[in-house]
Amino acid sequence: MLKIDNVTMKFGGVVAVNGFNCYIENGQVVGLIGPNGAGKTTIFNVVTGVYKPTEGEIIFDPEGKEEKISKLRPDQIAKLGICRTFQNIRLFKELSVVENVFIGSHLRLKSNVFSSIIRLPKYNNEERQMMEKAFYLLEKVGLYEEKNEKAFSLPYGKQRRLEIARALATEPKLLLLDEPAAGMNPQETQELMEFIAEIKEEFDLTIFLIEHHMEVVMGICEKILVLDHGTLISQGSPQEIQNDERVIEAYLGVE
Ligand SMILES: Nc1ncnc2c1ncn2[C@@H]1O[C@H](COP(=O)(O)OP(=O)(O)OP(=O)(O)O)[C@@H](O)[C@H]1O
Repeated sequence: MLKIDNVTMKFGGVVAVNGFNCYIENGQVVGLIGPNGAGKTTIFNVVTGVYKPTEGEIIFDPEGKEEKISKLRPDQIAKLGICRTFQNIRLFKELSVVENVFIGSHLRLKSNVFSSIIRLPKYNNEERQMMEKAFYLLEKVGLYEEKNEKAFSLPYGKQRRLEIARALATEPKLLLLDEPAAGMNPQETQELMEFIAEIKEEFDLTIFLIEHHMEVVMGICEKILVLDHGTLISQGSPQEIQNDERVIEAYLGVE
């Protein structure tokens, strides 16, 4: 699904990511952990095209057809099927819940600007389908009742779900979640884990997530990658990671 091949990302003199390699298989839930400043978000930014890597290559092959994506723009990468959420929720706060999901769907709109301006039947049809899809997604994430509320009026946990619904509207194959449990209480965290497992099955997703909540990472990831100072220091199953001395020293030890 995703191959990150020897990626280095430098910002001036700062080496945020150093020769990072990994392979994420179709259908896996993979966690990326490491202390603050280890380079986790930088890896997400490189995969989604926000930054072009200083060195290395990223290859996306959702259906066996390899695409080199490291030189593509974020919108081109999203169109190929990679979508993300952010560490600090980024919703259109003044828009309604359903409008936020619409924005995600626009990426898949086939009619062009011209047909939308003069409202050709093709556009109207697509718009109706988009609406149905948005309602379906909102039901799936448990936000249907709040569809007309302003995004900012939702409690924190629901804003996170809405961000995920908007990402799902882009029809991703690979979903990147940057600290999805940040700011959640234990019950919300538990619900989030169940929710991630549900959407993975329902939408046939591969998931790559950054998370500081160890119970989330250990509970839902089949493979975990550990970064320290931009370098991959360990990878393996939750059990292997928990027993790895380097990880305990670099990461768990500093908790
Ligand atoms: N745009 C940038 N310009 C300069 N330095 C940057 C930039 N983005 C990240 N860095 C630096 O790269 C390093 C890795 O940062 P990054 O945000 O990827 O870490 P992180 O593992 O996601 O941390 P956290 O868990 O705190 O979110 C840090 O030293 C950071 O200051």
